[in-house]
Amino acid sequence: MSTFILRNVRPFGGDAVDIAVTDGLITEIGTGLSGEEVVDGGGHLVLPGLVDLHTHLREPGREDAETVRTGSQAAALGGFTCVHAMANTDPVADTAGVVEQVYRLGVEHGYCDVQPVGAVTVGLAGERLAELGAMATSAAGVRVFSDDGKCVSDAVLMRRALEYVKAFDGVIAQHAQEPRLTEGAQMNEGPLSGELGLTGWPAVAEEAIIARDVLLAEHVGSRLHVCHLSTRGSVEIVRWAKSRGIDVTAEVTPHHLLLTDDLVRSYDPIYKVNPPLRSPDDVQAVREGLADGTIDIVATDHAPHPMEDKECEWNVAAFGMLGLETALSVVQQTMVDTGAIGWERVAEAMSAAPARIGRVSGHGRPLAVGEPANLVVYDPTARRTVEAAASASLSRNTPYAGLELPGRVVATFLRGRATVLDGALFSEGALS
Ligand SMILES: NC(=O)N[C@@H](CC(=O)O)C(=O)O
Ligand SMILES: [Zn+2]
Ligand SMILES: [Zn+2]
Repeated sequence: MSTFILRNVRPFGGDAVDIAVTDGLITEIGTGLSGEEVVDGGGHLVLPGLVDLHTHLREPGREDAETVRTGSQAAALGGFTCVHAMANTDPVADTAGVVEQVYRLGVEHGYCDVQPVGAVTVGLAGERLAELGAMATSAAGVRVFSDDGKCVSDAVLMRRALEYVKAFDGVIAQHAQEPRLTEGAQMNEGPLSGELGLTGWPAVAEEAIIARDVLLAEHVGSRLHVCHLSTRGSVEIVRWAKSRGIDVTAEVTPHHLLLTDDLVRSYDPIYKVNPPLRSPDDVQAVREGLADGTIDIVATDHAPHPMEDKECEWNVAAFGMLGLETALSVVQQTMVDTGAIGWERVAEAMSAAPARIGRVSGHGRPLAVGEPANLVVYDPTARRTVEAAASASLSRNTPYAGLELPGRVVATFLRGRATVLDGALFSEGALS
């Protein structure tokens, strides 16, 4: 591969520089650089390629909703160079065979690195541990284990899983939902669930599991990650756990940073998600938690569902919403444009920290000479109206359709190769 120059870009929004890339690595950062090929960065912001710790790609099993190919295309368009593919596929990613299959599909398509998440329990059934060690030592090198979609509610199993993954520096990513407290739950429990006649999903069902799990993680000296934290109480528990030195990390989704349960008044299942959209006070709390570092990362929980599973009556509709192509814009709107955080913190929360938690090397690295050229060029001054039909995803369940959001991903580079240029998918091909 020859050298190319990404000209006139602003690392983290600072002064404009040129970035020279050779053989997939950053070889020089400076001004007035020259090379055989030049890509004009237009004076836009440049950040390290984004890393998603929580994506649903639906392959194998639900290729009508998403495939590794279409999901990783959506990821590239959103500025991601690495995504973690959740295990709730069909078959479940609970063996070395399935995680290797997903991993290879990612390599084959080449839009971003796909790092499979392994299931904690066989078939996500919550009864016995899956082959965690075999997945860890497989070609996929799994480090993140989760029954996401379901909670590992059995305290003994959760304890054993936390103990087991210590041997290979793994982490258990918990979908914190006490099952008995959320039987039939449809939306956030509060005055509105009563008014709308929908079964409530109380904050305590999330908080009780997080409280239990941080204590279990402390007891066995292991690493816990809390998926899609959504309530003020959850933020407070994680803050307390960190102050005690417990090895816990937490994520918030873009939709929990922006949207509130008031949207459920429409009875439009586009707003049906797990955990549910919460109150304005919860939204305030998760924004504060992300700003002060209690919440480590933003993860999309991109959850594609086909039309027939979303365009139906609220009670029977599937939980979940798309997120990859809009994540950076929603974070800009809720956190950067409000003055809560700067672009350095965005890069930490959407690239460096998720890469560290997932133990992926080669992503989430600083913009520095010798590092892999995983980059996203982003224009925060652009505005766009979200069009569901324009998504690269096979599904259309974005809650932002028709909404104007700030920012636009101009280009994404995976090890120096453009996956997105001028805001459109660039090329397909196996990784070199
Ligand atoms: N978030 C959701 O509402 N749905 C996810 C599962 C999950 O993340 O719990 C899905 O797989 O559709
Ligand atoms: Zn979940
Ligand atoms: Zn999920």
